[in-house]
Amino acid sequence: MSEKHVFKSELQQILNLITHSLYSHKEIFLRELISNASDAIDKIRFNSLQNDPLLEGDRDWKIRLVVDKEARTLTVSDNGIGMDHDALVENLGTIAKSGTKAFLESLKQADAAAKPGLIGQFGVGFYSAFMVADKVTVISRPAGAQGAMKWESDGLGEFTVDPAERAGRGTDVVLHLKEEEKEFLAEYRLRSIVKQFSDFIEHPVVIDADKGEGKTEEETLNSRKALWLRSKVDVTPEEHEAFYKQISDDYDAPAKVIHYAAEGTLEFKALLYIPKRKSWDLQFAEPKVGPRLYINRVQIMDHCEALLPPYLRFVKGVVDCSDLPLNVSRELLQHNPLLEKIQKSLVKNVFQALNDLRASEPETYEGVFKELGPFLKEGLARDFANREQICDLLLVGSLKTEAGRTTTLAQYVEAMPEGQQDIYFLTGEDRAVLEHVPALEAFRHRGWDVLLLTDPIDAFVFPTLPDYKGRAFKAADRHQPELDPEEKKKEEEAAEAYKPLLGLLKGLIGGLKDVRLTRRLKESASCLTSDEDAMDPHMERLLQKLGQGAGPRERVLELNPDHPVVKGLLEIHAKDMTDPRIEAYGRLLHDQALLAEGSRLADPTGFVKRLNDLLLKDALRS
Ligand SMILES: Nc1ncnc2c1ncn2[C@@H]1O[C@H](COP(=O)(O)OP(=O)(O)OP(=O)(O)O)[C@@H](O)[C@H]1O
Repeated sequence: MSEKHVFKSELQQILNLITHSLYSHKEIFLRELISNASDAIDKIRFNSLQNDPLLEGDRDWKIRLVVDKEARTLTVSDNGIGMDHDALVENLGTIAKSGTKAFLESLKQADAAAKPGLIGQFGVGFYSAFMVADKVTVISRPAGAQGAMKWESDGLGEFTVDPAERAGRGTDVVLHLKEEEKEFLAEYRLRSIVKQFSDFIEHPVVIDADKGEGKTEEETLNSRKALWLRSKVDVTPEEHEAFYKQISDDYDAPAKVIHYAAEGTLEFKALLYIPKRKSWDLQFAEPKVGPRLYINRVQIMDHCEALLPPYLRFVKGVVDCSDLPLNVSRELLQHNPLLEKIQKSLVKNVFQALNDLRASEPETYEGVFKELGPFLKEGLARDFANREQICDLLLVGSLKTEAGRTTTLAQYVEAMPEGQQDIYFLTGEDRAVLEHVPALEAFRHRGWDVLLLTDPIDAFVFPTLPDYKGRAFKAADRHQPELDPEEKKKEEEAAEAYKPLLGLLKGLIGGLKDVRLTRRLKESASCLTSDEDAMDPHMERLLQKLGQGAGPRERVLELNPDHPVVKGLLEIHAKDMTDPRIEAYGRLLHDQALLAEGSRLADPTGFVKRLNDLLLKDALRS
């Protein structure tokens, strides 16, 4: 009796999506199956580098398409690594790949128009077979084993596993095509799909081609071109696009191609692509970092992490190095000085390519930066040696750019007026709120620009940046522009006059580190600041949201001595130190400052009451 299993629930949902939502591009099932077959061949070839007998003499790598018109089946066969009972059960039924859950969640939340795009991004792999088949049979025999196993399912919820027969190592995926999918039995159709989607697969994809009069002849359908080995000028943009799509599952062309051959002490070929947008695994799954590693055309690893730092995980491609020994172990590859050198070169070239793109196609670059900028910013925190280069690539909004427009740091520094030494920035959730933060008034007044940073990662990264082109980064809400001598004198005089009032307010309001006068305000009466070494208030709010924030921190309330309300308060205090309006107005000034920076009021009811008292007085007066 057959051994019965049920699909894992996430897989059932995926299968449901595949059969009910994926109507377009059904032909990609063949790309997925050929790609799995090719991976299986790479695996056995790699293992055999250290254990040759494993191959039992069969090293004629091949992916074979077999059509049976009468039975209405299409079979994709390989002589790859094969699967035993447990591998079949786990790989094809019980384990959904990492990120599936997160992907399904976001799919639920996406609006209807965005859904097909999202589903399209998700690599459905083996299960795409159920787009065209109402039953799939997999017969597999692992390398080194005698017997084979058969896996079978109609994709509806269950699958069975039974012992079976197979001559030699490898896997046959037999698709029992649906009546309406008969087109996938036609040789011309299979030829064109392989050409379109699997042309660069390294191993031959063969079919017994019909030569007329009942004769057939084995024919290889894919060109197997290794683009990275060819000279740069010989590869057309169309070939790049097709190859990139094949290795990335992206449906769009890449934003930029990086293709070069390093010569000299270290020889390698690199063909890398910068995508236009982030792939689904960057959003939902544990991303696969690093390009493929080949040694003289033999694929060693699908993703070689040692070749690129994690923050450049959006880069796809291939590196082929002839200087590495073929039988190198994966562990050794992790800390290999040769790979470290290659990484340095790749990183340099990625930066160069992004810079070129920024200069030659600014609009494309803006789109790419919107998608991939947060990854690059991670590099600011992790890759100190390349900070300056990463800073060169940043696009940031500022007080002087229109909403939605950006500037580069180089442009910002270039435009700094005389007297401005440092780069000022402010982080927050929303540009519209940031624009009105009172602490910016003095900057506006002087004509100094301030970077307005609204990407969540900005609050973590910018406060840690030391400088760019010798200009220090300073938070605009904690550092004010230097005062000129006249302003300084005025401030000292005012400080003397206001001292008793400020001391009283500190006691009355409570919870404040200090109450001071400020010159950073021009229009507003008050603002809240922190000491220069304190945490960025936006970062603090973010950490509190994540449940990692410390308790509320003591802030400094700053008052503008030129503002009529503050002057009025000084007069009230001079007449009667015990006037209750001192506390009420002081608290209003404090709450105003909180609202202006986008923070929450600790006592909204008290605020409303005090405001209403004022409104009432005004109403009674008129
Ligand atoms: N022809 C095959 N030979 C050996 N193992 C296979 C074969 N086809 C599939 N598998 C195994 O089944 C697993 C699941 O395959 P599936 O196509 O669903 O996902 P994947 O290939 O891992 O991911 P993706 O489709 O995103 O590349 C593979 O990782 C592999 O271990």
